[in-house]
Amino acid sequence: MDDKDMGTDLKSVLITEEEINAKLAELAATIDAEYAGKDLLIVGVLKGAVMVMADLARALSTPVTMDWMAVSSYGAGTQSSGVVRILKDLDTDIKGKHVLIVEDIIDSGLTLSWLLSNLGSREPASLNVCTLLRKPEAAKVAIKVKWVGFDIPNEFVVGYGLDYAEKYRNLRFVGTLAPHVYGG
Ligand SMILES: O=P(O)(O)OC[C@H]1O[C@H](OP(=O)(O)OP(=O)(O)O)[C@H](O)[C@@H]1O
Ligand code: HPA
Ligand SMILES: [Mg+2]
Repeated sequence: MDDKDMGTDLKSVLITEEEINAKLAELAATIDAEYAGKDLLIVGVLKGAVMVMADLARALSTPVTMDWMAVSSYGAGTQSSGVVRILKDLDTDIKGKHVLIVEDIIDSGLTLSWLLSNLGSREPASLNVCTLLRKPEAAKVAIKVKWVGFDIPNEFVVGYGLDYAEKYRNLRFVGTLAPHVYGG
């Protein structure tokens, strides 16, 4: 851990900075192959996906354009409310474009399931998903995801964009939170 580990708030490091970087390079290589010769728009889902977007975009050789959506279903808690709100929509029309949604995590799947139907209705040429993390045991809806970095256990994680009550997003690694932090 480093100096941003916030004392005893973290239980353990789940995925190190080195492991994240190696995985993003691997994902970028297959994404490059998939979109060779095509115009690609990557859509980051704020705020959690900022780190993945920044690092994945730089790992890609394919020239991309970038846009952002902000949706929120978690508020300050550790459970998805299931109600997805648009806080910021895309700046661009995606009709006829190749779109790749970039996420930090698929937990219940509710956010992405909603996003896929919302963006899918705008008639993109193609619509795929790349997520750094996925919790298979937490899935409430089945989602087809083309690129997954790591399948992780059903524990609340923070770091590398992921927050608990807006904190810990700037950790360079992904860690699990000590239960005393969220009253567990
Ligand atoms: O699969 P789900 O159960 O829907 O959870 C995944 C979503 O929850 C988190 O976002 P959040 O709503 O906390 O907003 P944030 O990115 O600003 O933290 C995360 O970044 C994903 O977008
Ligand atoms: O495990 C998580 N940590 C942080 N944010 C999240 N949003 C969904 N799942 C998580
Ligand atoms: Mg969050």
